Amino acid sequence: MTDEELQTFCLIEIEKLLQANGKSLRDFAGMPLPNVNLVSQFSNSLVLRELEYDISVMLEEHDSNFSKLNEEQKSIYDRIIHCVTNKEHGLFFIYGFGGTGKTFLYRLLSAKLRSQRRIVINVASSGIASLLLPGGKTAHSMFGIPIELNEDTICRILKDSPKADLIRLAELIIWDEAPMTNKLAFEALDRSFRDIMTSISVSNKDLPFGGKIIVLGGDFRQVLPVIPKASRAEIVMASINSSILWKHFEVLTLTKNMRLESATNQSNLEELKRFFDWILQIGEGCIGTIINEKLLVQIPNEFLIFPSDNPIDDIINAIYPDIVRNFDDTGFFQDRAILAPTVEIVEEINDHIVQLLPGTEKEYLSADSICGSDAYCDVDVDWINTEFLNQIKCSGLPNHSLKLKKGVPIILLRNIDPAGGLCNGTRLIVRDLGTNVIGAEIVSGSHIGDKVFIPRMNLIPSDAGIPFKFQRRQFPINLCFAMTINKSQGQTLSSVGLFLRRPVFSHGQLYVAISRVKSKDGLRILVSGEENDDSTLTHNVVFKEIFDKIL
Ligand SMILES: Nc1ncnc2c1ncn2[C@@H]1O[C@H](COP(=O)(O)OP(=O)(O)OP(=O)(O)O)[C@@H](O)[C@H]1O
Repeated sequence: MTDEELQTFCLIEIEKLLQANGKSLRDFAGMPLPNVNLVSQFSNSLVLRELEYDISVMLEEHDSNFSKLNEEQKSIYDRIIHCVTNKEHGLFFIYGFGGTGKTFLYRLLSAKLRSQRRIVINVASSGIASLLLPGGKTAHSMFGIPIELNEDTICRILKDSPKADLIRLAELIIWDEAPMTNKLAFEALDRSFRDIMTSISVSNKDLPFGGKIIVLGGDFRQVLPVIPKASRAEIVMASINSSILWKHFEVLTLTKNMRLESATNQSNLEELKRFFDWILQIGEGCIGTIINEKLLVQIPNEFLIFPSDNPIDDIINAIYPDIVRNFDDTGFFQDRAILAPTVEIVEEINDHIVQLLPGTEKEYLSADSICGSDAYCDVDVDWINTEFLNQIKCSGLPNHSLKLKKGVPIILLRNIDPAGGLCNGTRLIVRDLGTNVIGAEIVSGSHIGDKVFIPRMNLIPSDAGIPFKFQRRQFPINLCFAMTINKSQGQTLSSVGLFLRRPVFSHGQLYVAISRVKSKDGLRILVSGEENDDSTLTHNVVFKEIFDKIL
């Protein structure tokens, strides 16, 4: 804190004590009064939290990593710091594949600015990615971005609210995994920021994002915005680089694989490099053969599991060897998972594994009901009874019946307490099966080892493919021996089994699935020919046109 800030902070505290006793600083001649320009800042807990960073810790973090920056990172760092220091308006997009050091750079920029008592807001499109950023939150929760978006949407932030004050004071906003988010969310943010920033100057309404300095980052090879039943063109059009705002962004590219550089074992460096090159080629769709307008790629033998009569058992044995004996080992489920393209296959694998395991199964049933009365006025309501609601299954929503055993791995489906490491995508191990709460231990992200309790919640699916809204009161969790590829985005695992009984169906899914592992020994792939008889070939889906509009 500067001396002036410190003085204001103390005077506010004294004023609070005096007021509690019916007095005020004004009653004492000669007493200084708090600087009015700083008062709102010190009574805003959101701002106070952002100013709480320990300057010496920030400086130490910055100084110990600054010298490690490679040339590309350094030039991006200089560009952004220059912009913030000189209060120049700037919108940037840091484009780099996984491992190029985007997070490393965000952390360094944040440490630098926070060491100077400047406010940096760190957000990410997914809860998992937000946990990797210091003080990170999901963009939707931070900026009140509505789930349902259109061309006129604005964010739920009042112009005279503490959050609006925080946004006005923030000198840099960093948003990771931006390509996953629909462009309409950025456009809503743009409209809201222009409005919020007019409190400082009316002319800000004419500047993109009201003149804020914003850094977006991500990888267009990964999964793009998910829009149910959308065509390829609609998905490409929903990406941030199809937005009218894109022309204002300066694209800063990272190309050097720093994960590879920091690998300690030099002996297998060449092998690791070949593996990362292969992953990139899959991501760009530049290997394989086009047959019947579909891109077929040959999976190298070293990753393949050749299916027997029971492919589900084959993949379980490969990823969870000796699962019954290893069941009690806490670390066993920590960073391994089977990935599949669809929810149905994922459920089949999860149910199968739970049956194999020892222990008493406990079933939790949900209470389902329709929300409001207006949403289904043009539907015959007689058939919308409880049994019907109980049967509804959709992605991001636990099923009506949740069957659990102590010791099984689960994944959280909602943000419960992001600051405490409990966000959508956090993995946990069930420790207690209570009646009203489930006790669990966090095994992924920044709070590994923490013991937590998960309550039932009212969950409203944003799109269940039905013409009315309903809510399900259930624990916001699913089993996660297996999970969908989309859900795995942002996770780093040591052992991944990709189960392709049906091939991937959307851009980036194959790339995301194979790039979850840190080394090639951790990757196994099983193709059990539903669409082709050859279990060494699978489809890859890459919307190459997405890459045309980046630079
Ligand atoms: N300049 C650097 N010096 C040393 N290590 C670095 C540097 N840049 C990045 N790293 C390390 O390389 C690894 C990958 O970096 P990082 O996680 O920042 O990449 P990323 O682009 O965010 O990847 P992803 O998109 O997969 O999250 C990390 O272990 C990070 O600490």
